[in-house]
Amino acid sequence: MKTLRIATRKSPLALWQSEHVADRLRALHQGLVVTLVPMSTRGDEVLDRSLAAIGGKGLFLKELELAMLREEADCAVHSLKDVPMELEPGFAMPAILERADYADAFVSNAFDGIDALPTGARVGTSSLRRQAQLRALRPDLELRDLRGNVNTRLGRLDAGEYDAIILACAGLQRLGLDARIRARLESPYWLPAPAQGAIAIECREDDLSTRELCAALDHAATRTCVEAERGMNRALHGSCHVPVAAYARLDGEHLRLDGQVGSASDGRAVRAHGEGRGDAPECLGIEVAQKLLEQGAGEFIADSLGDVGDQD
Ligand SMILES: NCc1[nH]cc(CCC(=O)O)c1CC(=O)O
Repeated sequence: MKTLRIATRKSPLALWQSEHVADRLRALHQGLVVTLVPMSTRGDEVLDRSLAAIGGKGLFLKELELAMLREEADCAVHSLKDVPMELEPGFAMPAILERADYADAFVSNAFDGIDALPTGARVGTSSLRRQAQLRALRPDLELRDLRGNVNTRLGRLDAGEYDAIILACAGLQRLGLDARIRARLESPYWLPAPAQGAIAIECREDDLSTRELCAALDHAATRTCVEAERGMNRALHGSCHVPVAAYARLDGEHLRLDGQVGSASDGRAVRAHGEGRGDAPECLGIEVAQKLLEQGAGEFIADSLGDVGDQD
């Protein structure tokens, strides 16, 4: 009997996502045996130093990719927003699943939203994108670092270290924690990370049978949108990670992309959008990146770490 082994990180969210993909593959392919291969990655283990210091976003993927190269696993499941803009050579992404809730969540035990926070309130997030947007909206807030998986972060909020924290709605919903969402931070008020809410499957490029099994889960409209968002991000800064937010939606043939780059330190930000047909999403991403650069986005782009501070 054919078996498919999914390499996965061990955080509750990563395991949920991998189980979800496993269930969908079993339902699609009668008789296919799907197993999980849980692994620890360097990105999970090193919580005391900045991720920039130990090598960046790819750290969450590297061990999983090595397991695929050693043929101990056939594929890996990722939150696409945590996948570097350029895949490692020799790997492919046969499926991007239909996007769940794209929005960020405002989470607090005392306040209903960003506007309701008192002057100087302490807000926890290590994501430069979230920090930049908070600074732009509320320069008075005290932004504090907050890393760890979703449950760790909620625990620190409940312990009183913060007045509010920002998380992804999709992660909370997948873990059955929807009730913690006090407000959805939606476009155009607030923009998500490129590809937020989308799950991707990665496998070896030459493994045609795995590619074919997984391709059945690909969602074309989601792929179009995230290609525009990731195309914009790639055109802005290549491989480093910066306070970049992007959100695309496809309405029939019509694709619209909104992008923002900001400064986490002083709250300045530039914003642009573009519209086109859905058949060249990456070109639209490049066009919006160009507009952002014309407005001075380059100034905010340094070798920093985007959403990876809020890893899960
Ligand atoms: N950066 C960590 C991360 N990667 C993906 C999600 C949520 C799920 C998703 O975006 O699909 C999260 C948690 C968060 O940002 O709160």
